[in-house]
Amino acid sequence: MVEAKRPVDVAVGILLRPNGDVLLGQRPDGKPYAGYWEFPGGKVEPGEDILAALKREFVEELGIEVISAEEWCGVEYVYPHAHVRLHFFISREWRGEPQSLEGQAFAWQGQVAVTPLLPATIPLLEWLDQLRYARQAVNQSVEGPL
Ligand SMILES: Nc1nc2c([nH]c(=O)n2[C@H]2C[C@H](O)[C@@H](COP(=O)(O)OP(=O)(O)OP(=O)(O)O)O2)c(=O)[nH]1
Repeated sequence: MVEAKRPVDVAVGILLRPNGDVLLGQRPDGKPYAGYWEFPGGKVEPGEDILAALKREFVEELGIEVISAEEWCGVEYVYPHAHVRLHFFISREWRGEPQSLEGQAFAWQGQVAVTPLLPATIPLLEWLDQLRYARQAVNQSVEGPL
């Protein structure tokens, strides 16, 4: 039987470019689910604010300064190695280009085609598409011919 563990808060960031591309990273060797793709982020430290954790992880992993981010949705998931409470943020405003500071691969994706993805992150892609398509539909109705 899998031992019940207390949930661990994780701050996760989706960098969203104006063209709709999002940044994914590949989990490096030595971590559970090594080789799986995820949105960048990591565990919140005890007493740490979740947005502060997000900003810290982006500096540590990618050398990126997140200027602003809005909390978008939360997902709980029980893995064999941990019970996680994921806090997904969307950021459209950051400074710097991603660098592979922990030896991980990363990729900007429109339709996300990298596989495999962490199981808890898979449903997010459909929600993200709805967000992006809804935005395009609004733009079309505003900018399209009358
Ligand atoms: N960053 C990130 N983590 C995710 C996603 N989806 C998902 O299930 N997780 C899970 C995997 C891990 O169990 C947990 C993140 O913990 P981690 O081990 O990567 O965090 P960390 O970088 O702080 O790791 P460490 O200091 O313990 O090495 O959240 C996602 O999209 N992004």
